[in-house]
Amino acid sequence: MPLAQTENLNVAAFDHMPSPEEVKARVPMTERAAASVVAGRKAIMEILDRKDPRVFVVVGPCSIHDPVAGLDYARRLKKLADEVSDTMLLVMRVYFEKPRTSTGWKGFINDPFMDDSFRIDVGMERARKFLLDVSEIGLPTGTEALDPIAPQYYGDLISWTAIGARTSESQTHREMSSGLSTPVGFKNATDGDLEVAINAIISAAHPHSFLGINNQGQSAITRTRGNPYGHVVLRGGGGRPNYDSVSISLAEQALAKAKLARNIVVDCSHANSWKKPEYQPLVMKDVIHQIREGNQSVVGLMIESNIVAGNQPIPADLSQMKYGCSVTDACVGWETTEEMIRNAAAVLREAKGSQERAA
Ligand SMILES: O=C[C@H](O)[C@H](O)COP(=O)(O)O
Ligand SMILES: C=C(OP(=O)(O)O)C(=O)O
Repeated sequence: MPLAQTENLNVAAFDHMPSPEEVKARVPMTERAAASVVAGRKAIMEILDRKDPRVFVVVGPCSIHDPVAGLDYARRLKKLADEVSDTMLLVMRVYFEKPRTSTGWKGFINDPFMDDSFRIDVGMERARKFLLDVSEIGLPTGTEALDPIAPQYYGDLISWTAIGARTSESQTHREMSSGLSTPVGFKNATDGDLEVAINAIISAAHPHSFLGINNQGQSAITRTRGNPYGHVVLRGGGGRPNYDSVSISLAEQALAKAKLARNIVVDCSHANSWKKPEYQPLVMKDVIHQIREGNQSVVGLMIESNIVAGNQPIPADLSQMKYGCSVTDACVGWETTEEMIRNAAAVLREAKGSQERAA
């Protein structure tokens, strides 16, 4: 009697995927890009260590779906980054992996042609090329690490990592974060619970051993050192925002109770703006004023921004797609982005000036 088949009953196919080493050979790191990644990571770490008084802002599209528009955005952002570099470090939000509430397009790596062909091999190589191009422009990049294998393919080009609201409680993501080379922001859960992010920081700060892959794409017992640069990202949830001064004070107390550094990033989007992009400027303005009034714990902000405001459904005929407009969450447009950042920089400059005068 042949043995009954008991494995892979719901797996339709295993298709070939090049190893991280092979993808990196096709899109090799350059000196200029490496310098930009290293400088970005160093600046963020110094902000978290309070050696750099600036605020970092992770700003960019909810997701990258069109590399041409994405690079157009990056060039605009670089000019703005240089203009406000005395008070802010701008990090481009380069999100390729989208965690969905139920179903939907899961991002450029998963389905780069947006036609359900799921050419992860192509998506990975193009995502890496995009990150390289942005790094060569001289901008640090921030991304959400969702697939625990993916950082082996492009982690060398990232300066800041987010663990999303849906995965902050996941052991797999905490283990992965313990080995990442960047500071990692853990979001509060979608129901607003901050405890999961605090537990995630504690877990990721410790060394872990877990199943992963190496550069050659082989299964490997991955042994990590632990990541000392975990921090929380407040994104609202459970039907209420958490960027107000009371929520921030509660987060500070929770961090102090857990004996963690009081490092807080505020996401101006998601549940903090009821997913309405027009509220993002109000959230940012409020938080920047909290900093001006003396808040010491907010070290960063996040903005979902694109060239064109709003969002669009993915059309069956992709030639009908609006240029520079999100296909996931609605974003603020470029003009609003400039305004938000310039206004914030002006307030921070003024605050810096009065502190210097008082000193
Ligand atoms: O920022 C992205 C979205 O909020 C997240 O991926 C969830 O999206 P969804 O609820 O549309 O699936
Ligand atoms: C999915 C995202 O955010 P959150 O995890 O806060 O929902 C995101 O920033 O794209």
